[in-house]
Amino acid sequence: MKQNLVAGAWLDGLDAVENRNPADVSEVIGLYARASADHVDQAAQAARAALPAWAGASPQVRSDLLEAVAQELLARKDEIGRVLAREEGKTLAEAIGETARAAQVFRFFAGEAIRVAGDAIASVRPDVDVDVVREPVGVVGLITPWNFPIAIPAWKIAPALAYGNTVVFKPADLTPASAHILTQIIHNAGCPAGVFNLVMGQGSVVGNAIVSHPQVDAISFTGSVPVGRGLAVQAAKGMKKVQLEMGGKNPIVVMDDADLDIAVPAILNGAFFSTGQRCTASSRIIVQDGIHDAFVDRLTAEMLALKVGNPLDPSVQIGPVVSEKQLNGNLGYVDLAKQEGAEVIGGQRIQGETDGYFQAPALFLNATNAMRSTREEIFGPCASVIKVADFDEALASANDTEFGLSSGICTSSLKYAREFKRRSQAGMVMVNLPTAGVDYHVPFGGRKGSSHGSREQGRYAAEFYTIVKTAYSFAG
Ligand SMILES: NC(=O)C1=CN([C@@H]2O[C@H](COP(=O)(O)OP(=O)(O)OC[C@H]3O[C@@H](n4cnc5c(N)ncnc54)[C@H](OP(=O)(O)O)[C@@H]3O)[C@@H](O)[C@H]2O)C=CC1
Ligand SMILES: O=C(O)CCC(=O)C(=O)O
Repeated sequence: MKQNLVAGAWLDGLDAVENRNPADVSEVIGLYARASADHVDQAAQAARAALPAWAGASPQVRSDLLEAVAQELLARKDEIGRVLAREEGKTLAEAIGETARAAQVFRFFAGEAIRVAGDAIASVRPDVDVDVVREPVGVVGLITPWNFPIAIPAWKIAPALAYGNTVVFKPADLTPASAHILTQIIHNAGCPAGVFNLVMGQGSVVGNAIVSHPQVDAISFTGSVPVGRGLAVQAAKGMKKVQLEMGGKNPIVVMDDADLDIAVPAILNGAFFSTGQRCTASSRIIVQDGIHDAFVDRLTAEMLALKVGNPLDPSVQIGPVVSEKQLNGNLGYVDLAKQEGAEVIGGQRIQGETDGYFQAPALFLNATNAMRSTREEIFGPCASVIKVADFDEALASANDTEFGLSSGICTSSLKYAREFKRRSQAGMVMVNLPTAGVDYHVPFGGRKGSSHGSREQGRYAAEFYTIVKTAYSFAG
């Protein structure tokens, strides 16, 4: 049984969860201890006790730890990628790529640890100095989803440790294996006891205990909108700093002047790769009427040619959906789209050679933003196609959503591209690129209902993981 890491010791849990392969549910990947609220308490107390030494350590010590983690992740990316693909279902190439990207995140923050900078501001009193310094927030609770089980933890753990915070980390209950390997790597790299704690288990128990724990100063969460909203309300009662990254229903516009050799592969990737299980997925495809039929014909043909199956098979492009619950949700949306009047292509369950949660990718044609299947995040391989007359209608349709994570436009016109970048109500805007597929060193986050609090990734992460202190000094 794989255990939790609390105060530098490996501990059994309250009970255990059997982690299974969504491509073949008869295959058990491992048995993972589920922590209790008491374990969370021990972890939070240990993180509090370890904070002064870690926050006061030389930035070089923190940098060296992160660099060692990066090197180990890179050296083992094929092995870790295989575990990730088996527990989450994305293809082996995607899983190895995700692991390599996580390594780059650790490497980037190894640099940031020694670059953290404040400010010296002239005082209005000539005999006084004013220094603005960045200090760690304290004990941070990190709660992550299953869809990027190495990369999203890396986005949070690396800056948290770089800036001198101590950590209580809860990964998704569906994907403990990747999180456990990452924890072993951090531990074996010499992370001091209590600085980094892993508490696996269910959100309702472990997540809830972290959010309500008085020793936890800040929470960074990635996951669904309802859980994020509830968590923010609960965290506010303890006056905790909160960062939420939640869902998306990301529009990508295809203008009449788009190059289909660019637009079709970009949208195929954005909508269906990672089985559409990305908050940045291109799930609303908004197409100008002059190019609509040619685009849809080509996208449909290429979508139907995508190979769905075992993610360890190198010829497979779409792995299984992560769980039965998620699959049933997706199939429900396929039925709903039909009831709402969309023409549905694909989307059926596929019985593979193994007992897995395979689903054919789906397009909902003749969709409108009034349809629930086009407004709500599905988080599966399903995308709506909306026909529009011109740029203004495309932009209005793109912005007609409660979400605002990522958006895109495919066009050869600099004027449309520029106008779209300026007027899109999303946190990230892509031109001639999928709405998904982000760099590891630039800000990630959304607007409206997609995000709350400051950005993740890149040097902007310092806004969340540090707190500013203004120091006045008078030498007499
Ligand atoms: N904007 C972004 O950056 C991203 C957003 N997402 C969003 O995440 C969702 C899919 O991930 P999923 O894991 O199902 O999302 P959930 O919101 O269900 O879970 C996210 C994490 O929160 C935990 N959790 C659940 N309930 C509570 C609670 N009451 N208190 C504290 N923690 C809790 C979960 O634990 P448990 O595993 O036990 O349920 C999990 O670790 C999608 O809606 C997607 O849009 C995903 C990736 C990126
Ligand atoms: O690309 C990534 O690493 C993660 C992006 C993400 O969180 C998502 O699309 O769900």
